[in-house]
Amino acid sequence: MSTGVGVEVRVDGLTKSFGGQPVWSDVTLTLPAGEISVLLGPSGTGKSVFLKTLVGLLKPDRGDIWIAGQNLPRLSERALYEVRKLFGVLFQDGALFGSMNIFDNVAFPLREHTRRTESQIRSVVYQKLEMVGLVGAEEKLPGQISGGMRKRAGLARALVLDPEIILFDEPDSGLDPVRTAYLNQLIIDLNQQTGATFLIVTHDINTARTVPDNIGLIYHGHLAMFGPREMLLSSVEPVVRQFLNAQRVGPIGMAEEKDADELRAEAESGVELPPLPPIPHQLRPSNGLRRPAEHPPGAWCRQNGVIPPAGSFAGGLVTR
Ligand SMILES: Nc1ncnc2c1ncn2[C@@H]1O[C@H](COP(=O)(O)OP(=O)(O)OP(=O)(O)O)[C@@H](O)[C@H]1O
Repeated sequence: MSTGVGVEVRVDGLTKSFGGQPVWSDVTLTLPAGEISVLLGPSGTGKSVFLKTLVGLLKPDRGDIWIAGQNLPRLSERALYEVRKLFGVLFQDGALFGSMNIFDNVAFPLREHTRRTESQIRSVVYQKLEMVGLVGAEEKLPGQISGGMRKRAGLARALVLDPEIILFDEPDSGLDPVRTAYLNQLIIDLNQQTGATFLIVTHDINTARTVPDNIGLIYHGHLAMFGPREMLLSSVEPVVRQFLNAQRVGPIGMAEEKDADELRAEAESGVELPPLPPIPHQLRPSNGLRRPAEHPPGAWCRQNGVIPPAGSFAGGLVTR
């Protein structure tokens, strides 16, 4: 098990289009080493495309992705193959092989990419199944377990090569609120145990408010904002405020962004935005200890002279 601090991922001026249609342009952000970042955005804004571009499955039109001193879009196929081993990816549906049992699914990357013996493989697979709470389900086929268990099996497989960076594509899609709460706790615990750098694409506002160290929002083909969780949760920038508080009032419309007339009508109607809700505590590891990359509650606000919304960081520290 790695106890390092993960690696930094520095994205600079990244642009991606399909058939001349830009998905997003000029995305610049840094995923700090060992921290958890969440990427939000309305449907179809290209969050999955961003993950696939990071891991080298899609080539950007331009821009840089610096990881451990290497610029991914400039690498040869062979060098990229090596750098990809730094990544673990949890795809939306777990992407398990339906005809293989859970043990073989989790063992698959070890059999493909390493020369470990079957007994070594067995020990790593059980260690990862233990980490995600799936020991006992190893003989089952993916079709015989619940959606939440399939996600955890996909996560065990993503962990099996001890990645430095873990990408999660909507880990909470299709899960009920209780399963989502368990999965969020698992994500926090795994980040503490592995020290890897995490990027999570999600639509779940509660996850975005309580799990990450940093939040990014893609909107209208651009990265609207990326920064510490407290910066976005205290922001009054209209798109950020609307999205993070799931409101109808603001620049984002039903199908796309509202036009100038709609926004003017909204302003003239005098609709008052509710005050920003309190910033909740970040979820803590279930063992009660700190994560290596954890920031003290309220630190960003204090350092930046920002008064957090009333009632922020109230109550005890949370583990669920
Ligand atoms: N390989 C591809 N070729 C052409 N267009 C693509 C390809 N992959 C994605 N797109 C387009 O890129 C856009 C962004 O898709 P993407 O799935 O990344 O959005 P998303 O933000 O993840 O959406 P959601 O939140 O609904 O999952 C969509 O219009 C999609 O049709």
